[in-house]
Amino acid sequence: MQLPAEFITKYKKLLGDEAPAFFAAFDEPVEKGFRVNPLKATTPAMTAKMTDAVPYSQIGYYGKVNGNSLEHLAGAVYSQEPSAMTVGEVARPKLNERVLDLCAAPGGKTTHLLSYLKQTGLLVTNEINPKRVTALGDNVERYGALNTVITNETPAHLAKALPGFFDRILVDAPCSGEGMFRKDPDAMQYWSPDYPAECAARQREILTETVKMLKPGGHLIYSTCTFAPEEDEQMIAWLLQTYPEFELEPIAKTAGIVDAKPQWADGNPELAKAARLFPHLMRGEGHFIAKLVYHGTTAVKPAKPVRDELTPLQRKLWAKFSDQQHLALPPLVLQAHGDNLYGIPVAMPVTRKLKIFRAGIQLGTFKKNRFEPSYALALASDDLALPKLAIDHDQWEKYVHGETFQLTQTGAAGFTVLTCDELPVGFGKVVGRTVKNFFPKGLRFLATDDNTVL
Ligand SMILES: C[S@@+](CC[C@H](N)C(=O)[O-])C[C@H]1O[C@@H](n2cnc3c(N)ncnc32)[C@H](O)[C@@H]1O
Repeated sequence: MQLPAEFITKYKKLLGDEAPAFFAAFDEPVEKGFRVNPLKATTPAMTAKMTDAVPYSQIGYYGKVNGNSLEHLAGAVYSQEPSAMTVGEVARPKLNERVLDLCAAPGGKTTHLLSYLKQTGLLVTNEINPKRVTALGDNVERYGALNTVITNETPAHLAKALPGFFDRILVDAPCSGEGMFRKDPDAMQYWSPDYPAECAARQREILTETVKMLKPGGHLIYSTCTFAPEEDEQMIAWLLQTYPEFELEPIAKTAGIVDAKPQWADGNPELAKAARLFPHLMRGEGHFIAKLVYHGTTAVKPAKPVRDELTPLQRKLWAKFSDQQHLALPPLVLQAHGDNLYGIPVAMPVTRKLKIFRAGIQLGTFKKNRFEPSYALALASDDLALPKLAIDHDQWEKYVHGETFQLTQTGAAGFTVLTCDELPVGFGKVVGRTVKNFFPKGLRFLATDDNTVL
């Protein structure tokens, strides 16, 4: 691979004897990986692929998965470059925490956090770019999250609305992306010797707002996919100098993950607690990760909780549907936005000032005199008591193509979650022996045995 000349000069100087191995790694094949979602069933096809475990992740494997497969569409697997998996492992939230993923699209780290929050607490997942937030929404939906709010905000607006609110904040910062060069050589065209410093200026702005949102005792996890010291060690050195209330926590170093390099910043030996992932030392593309605890003491007045907002008719239609389906959801605040019913995590405070992309799980839509459940509710139904009907792979292929299909005998009438290999795949409506199709029109595709192999 033809790396930029100034890039070569810079890393020869920084890495010394190690530089040739570092440069040689750019000509090696890209490492692919995937995570399994422990909140979903494991299909036989997944088991067959889960042979080469990523040593520092409890749920990560080397290998490639297909975006058209049942497992991917049902949120049972997520394709992720192996070094990026360290971030979710280091950030690993505790149950019931309030977590913010500030730079979140397309959702690699968000889905990782969801696997560990296990539907408890609150995840606010934010993407500033309106074009990228849709992909984040799709991935959160596939993961069946009941505890997530998706925002499309600037860090400054979020900090104004939610000061001192979060137990844990992940800043997976926009960066110069040097760790992406091997996977995506086009990324090199944005690179110039000044680019890391430009990115660092933006990262300092993002971190300045982030600090305002942390609870005393809260954790900040900062990561990049670049090797540039300006955005890595020097960013954490700046943070520690500017906010002495932060303390670095050590990150376990296994499988070729190494200490960050204090000498690439201000020499503060504490910086070695952060981690570097280099492609010549481990099986991955490259990353930098730091974990810090915040000893600030700013007291923040509790935010106002959100309240149910339903008309009497909407309340009646929802109650009728829930009764018919014997549906017992975890506590959610119910609000109708237009005809759509949302279940908002109870820990989310009033958010009128924020640009919300999705206020919580979209539970369904009020039609004239009835309630129609959503695709998102089906995908969140793994542990919910809802009528379910197992279908086989041939029927699933018909389903994702938008076709109705026939049962061999009459099924229980009404809405039912269709499952394939124990994974919920969407709603169907059983009428006699026919299953009417409620797979979202925008997601339909021509599935074959070949193009859906995991
Ligand atoms: C490294 S990517 C995030 C990848 C994501 N965490 C994942 O694992 O899939 C960084 C993101 O930060 C967003 N971003 C760019 N400028 C930003 C800013 N000023 N504040 C917050 N986010 C920003 C980008 O749009 C991009 O989606």
